[in-house]
Amino acid sequence: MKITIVGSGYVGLVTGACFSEVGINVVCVDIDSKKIENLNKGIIPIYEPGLEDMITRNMNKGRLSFTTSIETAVKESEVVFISVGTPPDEDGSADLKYVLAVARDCGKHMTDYTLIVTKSTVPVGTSLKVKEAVQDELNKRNVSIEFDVASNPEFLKEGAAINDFLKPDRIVVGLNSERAESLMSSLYKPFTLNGHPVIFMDIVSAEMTKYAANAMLATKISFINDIANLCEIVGADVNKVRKGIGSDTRIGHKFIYPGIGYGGSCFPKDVQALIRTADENNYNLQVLQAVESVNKYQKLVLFNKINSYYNGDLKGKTIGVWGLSFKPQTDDMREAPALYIINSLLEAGAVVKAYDPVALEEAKHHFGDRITYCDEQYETLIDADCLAILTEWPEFKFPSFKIIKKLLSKPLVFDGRNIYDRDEMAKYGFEYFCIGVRSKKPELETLSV
Ligand SMILES: NC(=O)C1=CN([C@@H]2O[C@H](COP(=O)(O)OP(=O)(O)OC[C@H]3O[C@@H](n4cnc5c(N)ncnc54)[C@H](O)[C@@H]3O)[C@@H](O)[C@H]2O)C=CC1
Ligand SMILES: O=C(O)[C@H]1O[C@H](OP(=O)(O)OP(=O)(O)OC[C@H]2O[C@@H](n3ccc(=O)[nH]c3=O)[C@H](O)[C@@H]2O)[C@H](O)[C@@H](O)[C@@H]1O
Repeated sequence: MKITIVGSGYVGLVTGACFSEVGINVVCVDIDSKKIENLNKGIIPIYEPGLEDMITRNMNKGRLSFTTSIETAVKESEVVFISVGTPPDEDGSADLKYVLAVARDCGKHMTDYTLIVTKSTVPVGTSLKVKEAVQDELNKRNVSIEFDVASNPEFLKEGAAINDFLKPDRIVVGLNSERAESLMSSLYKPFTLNGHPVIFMDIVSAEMTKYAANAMLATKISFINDIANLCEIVGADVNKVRKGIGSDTRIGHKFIYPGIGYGGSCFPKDVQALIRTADENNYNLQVLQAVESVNKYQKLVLFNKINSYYNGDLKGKTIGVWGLSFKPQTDDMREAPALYIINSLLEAGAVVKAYDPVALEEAKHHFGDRITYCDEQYETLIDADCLAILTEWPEFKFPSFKIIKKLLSKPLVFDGRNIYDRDEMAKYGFEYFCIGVRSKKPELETLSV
């Protein structure tokens, strides 16, 4: 079987690479000709562990190719996946112009039965719009060609995308025809054979499942952040509370790590889009509104701690920042808490020296020459007044506290990801502030670090 993936971004590339890895012939399409030119040279536009190797391997085997010509790709394929962006519109709803443009392209170029599958995250009812757009183009051509639409939302996480795609907890497929079900079943056979279930349902439910899943995960994060803030006020330790509640299998340990709010290209936009869908249907999604407002507050919690430490006077203070991406193992900075925190620090007159293992180039698009970029983590601390940790990259978890102490003007750490232990930091002689745990005075007789 030959399939086409339209949109060669995070989702399109991973989908294309993984389908080709399990033996399917895949052609990936994008309108960005520079991106396709680079991909054909083996240059991958994003940082995603394992992706480059997988793409090169499958290109060499002749199972994976890249093109800007949607026409040829659609003509040759029985299944076309749409995986273009669905960014938020001005009112928070998902902007469907890219998805519908691809649907129209399918209608313009298909010559035989085609199954058009929406993999992009799209609001309930979009598949109907996709169907109408395809049919409209067929009508313009005055041809009658059979086609089906299906919804196959993607649940991968950036940074762990390949593993998530190849070993999913479940694959959700919404459709309304037997032919489509048979095609999707054979496409996902290599996955079901390995014990990863496909859950078939109607299209509307599949579209809703994607938003409900992201909304549930965002809710867990805002819930623990809200509890963390209360823990700090009443003197509880959220790290212990997290373990305490996570051990209840009904709650689970995942996605209850407190921090500086959820970022990325999906949770913020999908929570907003679901609230908009409810609004449009005269329903008030109260829980999700609270999830959003807690997250907005949380993105500035660490800045507020730094600002109040210096009594609201950050002018001339130099802050060494470790971590810029919205989470580890990615260079993606879309909606990263670092954007909000660093902009607030700069507005307050502070100087920022930042390091990230892979997101420095991306950061330059956001901050230009307003901050200093360092090639190495300890360089950020030279002449700095404190260290702020904004992303929990593994290399930050076991640093040399001796070097940190030596370089900073005083041993002062603001940790937005709770990667260190408060009591140990006090023993090492650090003033240490994190999320959801009261700070403790550094001990005078400090342990050597
Ligand atoms: N990034 C992620 O981790 C996940 C994203 N999603 C959803 O998947 C969708 C895609 O997201 P990303 O891959 O992050 O987007 P992206 O922005 O990285 O990639 C989208 C690609 O589509 C291309 N494109 C736009 N219009 C096109 C057209 N008419 N023809 C061909 N190519 C076109 C763009 O040039 C771009 O390369 C979104 O709906 C997103 O919500 C779902 C799960 C995970
Ligand atoms: O729809 C999407 O695009 C994807 O969105 C998220 O994936 P992603 O945004 O890549 O990253 P996550 O690992 O979910 O992290 C999102 C944000 O939540 C934060 N987070 C996560 C977990 C946690 O316990 N605490 C916490 O603050 C992270 O730091 C990050 O800023 C979902 O996890 C994926 O299932 C989904 O497919």
